[in-house]
Order: sequence, then C-alpha cells, then structure tokens
Amino acid sequence: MKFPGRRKLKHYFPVSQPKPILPTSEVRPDKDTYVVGLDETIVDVVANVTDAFLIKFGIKKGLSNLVDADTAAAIFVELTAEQCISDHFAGGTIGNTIHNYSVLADDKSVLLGVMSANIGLGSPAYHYICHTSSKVDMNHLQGVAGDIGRGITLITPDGERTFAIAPGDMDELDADHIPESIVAGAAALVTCAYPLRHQGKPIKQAMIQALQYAHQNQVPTVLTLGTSHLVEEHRDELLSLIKQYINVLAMNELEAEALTGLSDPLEAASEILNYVDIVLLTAGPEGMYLCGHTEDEMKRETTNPIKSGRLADFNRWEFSRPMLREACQHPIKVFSHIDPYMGGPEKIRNTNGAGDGALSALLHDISANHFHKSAMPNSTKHLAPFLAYSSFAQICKYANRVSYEILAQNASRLSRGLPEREDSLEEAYWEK
Ligand SMILES: Nc1ncnc2c1ncn2[C@@H]1O[C@H](COP(=O)(O)OP(=O)(O)OP(=O)(O)O)[C@@H](O)[C@H]1O
Ligand SMILES: O=c1[nH]cnc2c1ncn2[C@@H]1O[C@H](CO)[C@@H](O)[C@H]1O
Repeated sequence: MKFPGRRKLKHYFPVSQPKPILPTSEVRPDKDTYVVGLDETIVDVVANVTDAFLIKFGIKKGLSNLVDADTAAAIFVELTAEQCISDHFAGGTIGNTIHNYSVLADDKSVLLGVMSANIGLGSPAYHYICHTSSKVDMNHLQGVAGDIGRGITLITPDGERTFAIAPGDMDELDADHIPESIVAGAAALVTCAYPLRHQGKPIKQAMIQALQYAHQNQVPTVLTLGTSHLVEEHRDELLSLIKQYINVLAMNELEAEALTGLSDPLEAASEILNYVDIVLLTAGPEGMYLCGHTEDEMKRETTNPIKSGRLADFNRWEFSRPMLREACQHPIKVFSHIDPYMGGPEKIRNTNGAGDGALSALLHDISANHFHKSAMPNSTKHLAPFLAYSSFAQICKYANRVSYEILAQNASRLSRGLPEREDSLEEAYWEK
C-alpha cells in the first residue's frame, strides 16, 4: 500500500513492511487490503467521427447509449470501411476505477464481472486483459461463451466523447459468482448504476447480492451513477437502492441534477447527503466537490480562503475527516471544493475516465485508512471511526491531481502512478 497523495507525514504510515511470503496475485481476504469492483466488462473501441455520424445512427451526443446487435454491426462496418478506429482500451467505469486504484495504491483489487471463457487474439477480451493492471485479481470472474461488451467511443471534432454500447454477454454475471468472503474482507465495494438499465438480466441481481454482502459485513459501499439519462429513467429505483445500501455516491453535475432536480452542485450535494455519507461530485472545468459528514466535536476549520456559493462559507470545515453519519452523535455536513489542478492540462487529450480517476483516488484514501487501522489500531488517527485517512480538502487535492493525469493522456486509465516529484508544481499544493 502506497501513501495516498503527498504531504509532510504526521503519522507513521507503514508503507514498506517486508512481505513474509512470496506475493500472490490472488487476494487473501484475511491478509490483504483491497477493494472489490463489480462491473459490466467492456472494452472501449475508440473512433473519430463527425456529428452527422451520430445523427445517422440516432446516438445521443455526450451520453452512454445502448445499441442493439444490428446497429452495433452497422456502426462497425462503417467505421471499419472508413478506417476510423484508432484504438482499443480496456474500459468499463468500474474496471477503470479499480485498475487506477491498483496503480495508485500499488496494491490489489478484485474485479467481479464476466470474461470470455476462450480468448482469441485481438478479441475484446484480449484487449481488456492486455490493458488491465496485474494487481487486479481476475480469479473470480465468470466465464461466458460470447464476447464481453464493446463501448464504441465516438469522438467528434469538438473532443466530446459519446458511447454506443454493444452489450455482448456483459450482463450475464449471476449472483452465484459473487463470493461473500471476498466482499466481506474488502476495504470497500464499488459498483455502478449501469446494470439497472438491463432489467431482466442477471447482473442486476448479482449487483444487489454484492451490495447486500457488503452491507451485512459493514464494508463501505460506493456507487457511481454512470450517465444522466440512465439516472432520469431509473430515478426512483436508484434512489431506493441508494437509500438502502450506499455509503459513497459519485457523479458528475448532470447526473446530480438528474437525481435531485437541482442544477447547483452544492445544493444537489447537500440534498444527496440526506441519503448517503459521502458525495463526490465532479463538474468538469468547474473542478470537483467532496462532501460528507463528520462529528461536530471532531470538526476542523480550514486555513484555505473561505468560499461561498448557494451555501455560505461552505468549505469552513473541509479539514475534517469523513465519517459515517450513523457513527456521529451530532453529525454536521462538510463541503469541500477544488478548482481543476493547475487550471487543467494545456491540451486535454481525452476527458474519458476523468471522473473514474477521481473516484479511484477517493477509494485509495478509504483503503489506506483501512490498512493503517489494521496495522496501527491504537494510532490517534483512529480515535473515532473515520471512513477515510485524509481530510475532505486533502482528498479533493489528490482526486483532482489524478483527474488531471487522465485528461493529459490518451487512454481512460492510468498507465503508471503519479510522478514521485512534481517539477511543475508549487510545493504548497500538497503540504496543507
Ligand atoms: N475541461 C476541463 N478543464 C479542466 N479540468 C477538467 C476539465 N474537465 C474535467 N476536468 C477535471 O476532471 C475532473 C472530472 O471530470 P468530469 O467532471 O468531466 O468527470 P466525468 O464527467 O465523471 O467523467 P467520466 O464519466 O468520463 O469519467 C473534474 O473534476 C476536473 O478536475
Ligand atoms: O453501459 C456502460 N456500462 C459500464 N461502463 C460504461 C458504460 N457506458 C460507458 N461506460 C464506461 O465509462 C467509462 C468512462 O467513465 C468508459 O471507459 C466506458 O467503458
């Protein structure tokens, strides 16, 4: 486990304990700190197209659109004929998140989902495996006869990315392939709302099963909303799932508005905090918000400039650490916001996965807390049952930094960890 982000260390963080036995790629629930991710396994097929292409196939720009097999085949024929396909990357919003987590933490995660039982060279499954960190444990995947999903990522000249998703067998994951002991030993379970749009497919029940196991074993649950029209279409069902099972909810500003009807991110986050413990809300060029709860007696005041929006002085307590609301005697809501790191990269190569990157940083901080607590249970860091290692403000910095890294590269997943030295960066960014 690597340290989450950077700062002058105040607490002993046992990063380099020697491993007594040869490391195994398979997660050992009683020994390892890891996160579990459940996803529709998808490979992203990247193609540059015109706006007319989207209109021709009735695909809504900027969103994740499900397409049937015939439409997918027609799109492929045209893309291949025009030689527009530039790349294949492993994708899936949760696959991206746990891959990034494993790269950042230099530690294990477990992927639950399907995988083609027989993998041919150049097949979607082949590309997926090639572009996934070896620290992602794939021993619990369910083998299927067909292909995993294909997310045809259509990039228009304005840089916007639109998905046409050809599901293949990605939704065949069944509840029998959710191993309780693996979920029960995790630092967190992370999944997404996408399975809800496949009513009648086994993956929805598998996801609910995984959430139930996590809930029964007090494992924090993390849900990311995916895309705004999914939220609009399944709002009631989503809300009841969120209220019943979810601790941490991640979304962008459009998904937040679809869920709450509130276009102001602070107001939306405050509303969502009535249902969950932590909200991560990314807002593109406006930066991101991390909001949650802490115990009134434990709150810590920021030394950053005080900010006001629809909520006055909203970031006042952002140096507090997140807690479960039910673990607080007198919970207060805490809000933190950060502008894009260095104003965003000079050239944005790809916005795809920037939100997934932010979530993986938050997961790293949550699992670092789990790791530190099991190694140093008597540390003053654990005087109260905190949900994360760092303060809201510090996690914002880390998440923001990771999003920047994704924006500045071509793929939607990190290919390596953050640089050890930040040449271009004022020291002050990390040292608060
Ligand atoms: N145009 C931009 N300029 C500067 N920073 C940006 C820009 N777009 C995104 N970011 C940074 O990346 C973070 C996440 O971006 P965004 O809100 O677009 O995520 P998202 O819509 O959830 O993405 P995805 O679903 O592709 O993972 C933002 O909080 C911000 O820090
Ligand atoms: O329907 C879906 N299910 C799962 N993942 C999806 C779906 N649509 C898009 N993405 C994934 O979202 C990532 C960017 O956040 C992309 O890598 C894409 O594969």
